[in-house]
Amino acid sequence: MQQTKVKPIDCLHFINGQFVPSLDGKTFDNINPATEEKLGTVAEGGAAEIELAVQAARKALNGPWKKMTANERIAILRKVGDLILERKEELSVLESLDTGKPTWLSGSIDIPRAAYNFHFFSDYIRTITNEATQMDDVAINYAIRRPVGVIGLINPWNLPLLLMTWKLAPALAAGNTVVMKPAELTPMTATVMAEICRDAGVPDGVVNLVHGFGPNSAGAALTEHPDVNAISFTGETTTGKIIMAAAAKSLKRLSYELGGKNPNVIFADSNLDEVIETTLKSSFINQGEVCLCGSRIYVERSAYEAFLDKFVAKTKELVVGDPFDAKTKVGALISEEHYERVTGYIKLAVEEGGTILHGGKRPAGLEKGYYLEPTIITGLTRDCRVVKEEIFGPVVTVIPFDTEEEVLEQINDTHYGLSASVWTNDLRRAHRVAGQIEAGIVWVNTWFLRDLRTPFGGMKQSGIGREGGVHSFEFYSELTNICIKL
Ligand SMILES: O=C(O)C(=O)/C=C/C=C/O
Repeated sequence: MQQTKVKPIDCLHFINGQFVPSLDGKTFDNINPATEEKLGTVAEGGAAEIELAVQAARKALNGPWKKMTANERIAILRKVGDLILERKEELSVLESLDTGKPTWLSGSIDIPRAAYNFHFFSDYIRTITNEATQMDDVAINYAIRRPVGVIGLINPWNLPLLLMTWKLAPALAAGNTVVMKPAELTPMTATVMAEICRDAGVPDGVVNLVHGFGPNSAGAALTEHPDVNAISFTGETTTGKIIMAAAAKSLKRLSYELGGKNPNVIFADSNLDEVIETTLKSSFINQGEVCLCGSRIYVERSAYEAFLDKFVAKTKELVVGDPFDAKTKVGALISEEHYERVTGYIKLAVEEGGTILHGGKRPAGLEKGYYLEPTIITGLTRDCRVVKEEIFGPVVTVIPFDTEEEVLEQINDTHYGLSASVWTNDLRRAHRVAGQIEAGIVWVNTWFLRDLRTPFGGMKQSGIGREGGVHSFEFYSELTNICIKL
């Protein structure tokens, strides 16, 4: 493991502008997935800490934050983005220590995008206008926006800072206060983020952070708390169902970005070299631990063998190992539990009649750390669990198809509906196929190309609602229509 000058940190809660331990002093260990060694300790929060955080957030709704003009809020949001960039090296190292992802990835995607999330929404808020409706000469209607109130943000462990700031920036831009519960596996950048908000001038109580677990812990307490008005959650569909049940008691507004089993459809007329270059990313980047990864690859039969030959050859070149080595393309999976889950699916693939064309094993020489070779599986059919269930690891299945109708029927036969990629140089087919895929996001001849003004989110059991641009403000603000009789 290559050493850096940035050292891991112990993580406290951040409540009402102060870093504090749990009231009962409870902590849990933070483990480095690349070495299985202890990084530090994390305060373990529960209902008591959530209560303090929600009280602070409610009080802050009517404090200096409410009195600030949009321009004052915008200046603070810009400063948050600036401070993230100032601490980019530190944040990149901490993110890679927590997640096992290569530092070139956290340094080029996760952290810059976290800053951009703040810079984007600080600009975007200036563009928000409200509607007015004239009712002949009888009345004039106009809508005003106000904050929803206290928002619970429950963030995942795969892109911890990117996804926390994707929610935090618009929530603050719209004037809300928040209580954040980061994933217990990735506490460090969340903790630095609280410090950055304080240093940028966010008033006490506006941003609160409570570490802990989900069930019977901080997560559950946050989703059940009657004084939390809304929850924005990114994570597994099963957890989403649990949160929805807990939030029902106080009828909370929900924004969900859940799981996916995203198709990557490759027609024979596409440019294979271009397809392979991007497909390596959409299959294995971040160890395949991205909700948008194209884990179901469908290739038109006439290009199937040529695709497999090139895809396997290029996959073999991917270096698996030390997240701090610049040559590493695939780091360590997030935890031992997740490693067992992913390797369990590889064993299942063989039982279901699949062929492990490449990978499937722990790389030679890496005895410590949750390392797994990028894995390509063929020979499975649509009714196999490995083809239907989200694995969330560096594992893809490749299936040939003959007609557009056949592949569309197959890719839509799932309860997920998050994203998809389509590769073809036939303009009409690109539009025709993209318009028939049941997903919230369809990329044509690319993947993970993001314009933050666009609607982002999934349909079916991949999510509820959209975030991005005006869609974020639809969720993070309440509209009142005022009707004035003339
Ligand atoms: O790019 C985004 O805004 C985003 O939300 C990415 C989500 C990835 C989830 O694993």
